[in-house]
Amino acid sequence: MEKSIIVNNVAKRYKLYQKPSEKILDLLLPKSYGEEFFALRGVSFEAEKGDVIGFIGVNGSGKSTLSNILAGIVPPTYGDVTINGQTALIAVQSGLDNNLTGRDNIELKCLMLGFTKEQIKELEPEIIDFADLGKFIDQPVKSYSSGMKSRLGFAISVTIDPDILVIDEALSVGDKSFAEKCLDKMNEFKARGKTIFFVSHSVGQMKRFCDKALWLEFGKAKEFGPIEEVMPKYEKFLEEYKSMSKKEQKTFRQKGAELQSAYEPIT
Ligand SMILES: Nc1ncnc2c1ncn2[C@@H]1O[C@H](COP(=O)(O)OP(=O)(O)OP(=O)(O)O)[C@@H](O)[C@H]1O
Repeated sequence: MEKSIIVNNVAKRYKLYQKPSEKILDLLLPKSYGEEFFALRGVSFEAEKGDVIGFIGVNGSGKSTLSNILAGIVPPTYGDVTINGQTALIAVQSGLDNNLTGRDNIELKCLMLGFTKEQIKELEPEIIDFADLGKFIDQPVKSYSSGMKSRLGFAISVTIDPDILVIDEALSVGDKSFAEKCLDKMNEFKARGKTIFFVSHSVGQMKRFCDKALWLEFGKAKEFGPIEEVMPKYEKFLEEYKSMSKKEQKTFRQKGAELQSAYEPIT
């Protein structure tokens, strides 16, 4: 099978500062300020062309960090990502320019992706039709609700027809009818053998849509495999986690955070 993405030993380090001035001092005196924190710790997996992979894990486990790395929005600190094809990210914070209108954002995003003015002229009506924002398409994006931003981001990303689609929580902010329209489009992509990465807190959506799952825990890949094997284990964990007392949950999270601070990447 043709590989679509190969993720090899990827780690993402952030620095946590007590006050903004520490960030500047850290630039002048590297390693003196800030606490290291690994949002991803040595993650490796491969996606084949046509795979639909769900990223699962509780809040803060690293799903968005990994989505952003796959979409080329943030670089990994360690490790390599090999991508065969063009990737598009659809996220709630979808990288739209708040000061530009919806229409100008379409043009800007398409230009950044290398489309010519003529190609954009052809794509624009399709994007506007899919986003269905009425006269708001000529209003600045800062006047949009999060659902409207998600509509525009989704419309742009699916219309440019990427090989790899990364969808991070984008369906959670739209209304039900738009989410259905998006799911139809995602199913069409799936039928055409595109590779899709999908982040959602809806276990039902995950089970219906994905073939495989990558379960992240404190930035580490805990399980990767067919959705029907990984999901029952994750649901069992969620049940156990919910039945813990608040104190036990806090201890569990603290242990995870300690592992994320103490991680030593293999270079
Ligand atoms: N720019 C940043 N600076 C510092 N820490 C960050 C940054 N971005 C993310 N993190 C931390 O990295 C960890 C992983 O965050 P991420 O957003 O990837 O998790 P997630 O699994 O997508 O969470 P959620 O389900 O809440 O969306 C979190 O502890 C988060 O606080």
